[in-house]
Parts: sequence; structure tokens; C-alpha cells
Amino acid sequence: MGSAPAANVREICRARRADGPAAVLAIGTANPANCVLQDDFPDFYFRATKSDHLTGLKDKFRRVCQKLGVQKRYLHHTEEMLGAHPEFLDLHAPSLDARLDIAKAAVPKLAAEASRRAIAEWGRPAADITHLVVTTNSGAHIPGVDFQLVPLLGLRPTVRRTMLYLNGCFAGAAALRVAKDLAENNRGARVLVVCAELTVLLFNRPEEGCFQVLINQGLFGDGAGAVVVGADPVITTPAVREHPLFEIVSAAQTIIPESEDVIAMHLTKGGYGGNISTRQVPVLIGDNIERCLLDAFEPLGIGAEWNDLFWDVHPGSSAILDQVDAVLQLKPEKLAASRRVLSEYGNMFGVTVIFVLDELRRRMEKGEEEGAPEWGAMVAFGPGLTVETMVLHRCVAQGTGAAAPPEDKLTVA
Ligand SMILES: CC(C)(COP(=O)(O)OP(=O)(O)OC[C@H]1O[C@@H](n2cnc3c(N)ncnc32)[C@H](O)[C@@H]1OP(=O)(O)O)[C@@H](O)C(=O)NCCC(=O)NCCSC(=O)CC(=O)O
Repeated sequence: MGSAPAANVREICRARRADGPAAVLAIGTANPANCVLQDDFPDFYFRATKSDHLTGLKDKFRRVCQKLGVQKRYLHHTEEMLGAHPEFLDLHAPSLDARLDIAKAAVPKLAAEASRRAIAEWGRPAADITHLVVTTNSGAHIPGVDFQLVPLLGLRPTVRRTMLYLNGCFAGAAALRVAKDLAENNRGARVLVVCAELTVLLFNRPEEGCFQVLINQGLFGDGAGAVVVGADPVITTPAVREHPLFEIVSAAQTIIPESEDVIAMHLTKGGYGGNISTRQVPVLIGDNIERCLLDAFEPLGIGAEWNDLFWDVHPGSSAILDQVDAVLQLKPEKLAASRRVLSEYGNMFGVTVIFVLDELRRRMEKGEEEGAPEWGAMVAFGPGLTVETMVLHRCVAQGTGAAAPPEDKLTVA
């Protein structure tokens, strides 16, 4: 077989790339049924862990719970489940296998629920998904959630899967970044991004002197988010047309220098161990966020008037959002979507930015996003201290805000 001249190979590569930018075509979310109210949670938590005698610690936990910006969360684990696993209440008992078994069964189901919603909104058959990018911190299985999702969703066995484990809270943004590259470099690709988290690996009994346990129990929630990403929106039939919501214009990731131990977690025999330097995290984010944003926006020639943008900031806690507000001098409503998601669902690791994107879309459709900004930023934080930055462009609404592309931007499959 003769080799093609170099120029032809370049042509072939070019022809395989999409014409336009990757865009968010649909979003789906899901949570477990078990809803816990933050006001009731200290009573539940200290009762379920047989720790009611630690009255001082319970009072402290109550104070911490009030400071996080969370009012409600959804948790897969229930009092009955904890009752069936006394080993979960002992920081030093081996419980990893049991926790992983729970995650193995439950994460794919929750991930599938969010995915089905995204695919239904997208309007095309699941078999049209060409690539699957799945991310979770809740599990360590091979084959993983990505593999389980293929039959659960009716995806093709040839769907090209990428599984991202243990990316902490930047997992959702990282998966979207990967999806952008896949969509733009494979003409016609339709990438399903799925992010799912359960906190059963984090659950532990309160202990004097262990502040991290209090943060883990008070802040994090369970959920799944799914996004269909693709370039060059398509009309498959007159009745079915893709509706891009946000174009993903650029995506970047940065390590904050000397931050290796700021957020560090690892699997232990008792579930997740590790530490989040809760006092340092907001400060470091405040010190670095503007530089990350300037690096993202300046090359695009977009002015850095931060109040002219819409914002999807990972709501790590209200202290983090307050710091972002203060440094960027944002108007109070600018982080409303992030604050609402934190309040209603807690910090769901990488899933949270997908919920915020969904909330932003809803606010835009209802005309609640002041000034209807065209450009926006997604900012996510995670281990080390890593910052993911994404520049988004809202696809301008036709009438309702349910964004539809102009006819000349549509291609027919
Ligand atoms: C922890 C906080 C809620 C504390 O809030 P404030 O600072 O406003 O309140 P505060 O100083 O009065 O603290 C409330 C109580 O907690 C205690 N306290 C606070 N920080 C502490 C610490 N690091 N160690 C021990 N105790 C601590 C205080 O002494 C006080 O106790 P007393 O009441 O007894 O006096 C906040 O600092 C915060 O939200 N930090 C960021 C949280 C975070 O890192 N989120 C990211 C999650 S990770 C993520 O999102 C990404 C990922 O995982 O990848």
C-alpha cells in the first residue's frame, strides 16, 4: 500500500475537523431521592453516628453548617444504610470495599438518570452519541461507570469512552474541556459528558480535633450532571433540530504554584482520607482567579469588565464565592446561579458546575440574568489547587431564550 503525500494527509485531517466551536447542546441533572435539610442535619448526623454525647462538637458542627451556604442536599446514604454498616462509623475500621460496592451499584444509575434527561432534551437517539466522557470521584472500578452506561443508555458498543477518575471538584470542567477537543477535532462527533458523585466514601463519625470530617459532612452532596456537546448543530428531520445553548470558546487549566497539599485526598481502608485547607482555599483562589481569567479572556480580545459576563463559578462554599465576589468586584446577582445551586444541592464536587450551567440557562430563559450577557466564564477549582477556566458564549435566544442557531449556521445531517 503506497503512502499518501503529506499534503493529502493534512487535507484528510482538516476535513475531519468540525467547522465551528463545540457547544453545549443539552443538559440533564439528577439527585438521589433522600433530601436532607441543613437545619436538621446536625441532629441526624450525631444521632446516626451515635455521637450525641459530643455536645460541644455538635454545637460547633451546627455553627459550621450555617456558614457553608447550604440549605438542602440530597444523599444516597440513609440512616438505614448506615445502620447496616457499623464499620462506616469508625475512622479506623476497614470499610472501603463496602463503600465501593455501594458506589458501584448506585453511581451508574444516577449517572444514567442525568444522561437520559440530557439525551431527551437533545432530541436525537442515544445511538447518535459518538463519544462518552465520564468522571467520578466515587469509585475505582474497571470496567467503570463509562462501561456500565453503554447498555443502560443504549449507546453503541463502538462509542469511544474516556473515564476520568479522582479529579476532585474540577472534574466536571475537565470533562467538558476534553469534550470540547473531541467535538472540534471529529466532525459530527456528539460527546456525552457525565459526572456523578456519591459522598458515601466520605461519610465518617465526628471526632474531636478532626475539622475535616465536619466539613465533609456539612458541605458535600450527591448528584449527577450530563451534557451533550457537539459542534456544527444539525437538523436531522424538520422536527428535530439541535439547539446550542452555550458555545465553549476556550478551555484552560492552571496549577497554582506550591499548592500540592492545599486540597489533597486519597483512598484509605476507611474511605476517603486527606485534607482540605479550608482557610487557605478561599485566599488562594482570591489571589489567583483574576490572573486565570485574564489569561483566558485577553487572547480572545474580550474586555475584562467582569460585571458584563455571566458566571458559572464552582460553589466550593459561600466563603469561596464571597472571595470571588470581592476580588472581581462583582455585583451581588452575578454569582446568583452558583449560590442557588450551593444552597439547594450542596457542593457536589465536579457535578456542581453542570448544575450551575443548567441554572444559568433557566435564569436566561426566564429573563432573570440581568443584562442578558452574551459572554461568560466557568471557573472550577480542585485538588492541588487547580483552576479550570472556560470562556462561554451564549447562543442568542430567538424569542424565549431557548437558544436556536441562525439558519446559516445549521447543517443538515
Ligand atoms: C470552613 C469555613 C466554613 C469557616 O467559615 P468562617 O471562616 O466564616 O467561620 P469561622 O472562622 O467562624 O469558623 C467557624 C468555626 O470553624 C472553625 N474552623 C474554621 N476553619 C477551621 C480549620 N481549618 N480548622 C479547625 N477549625 C476551623 C472555627 O474555629 C470556628 O469554630 P467555633 O465556632 O468553635 O469558634 C470557611 O472558611 C470555608 O467555607 N472555607 C472553604 C471551604 C472549602 O475549602 N471548600 C472547598 C471544598 S473542596 C472543593 O470544592 C474542591 C475539591 O474538593 O476538589
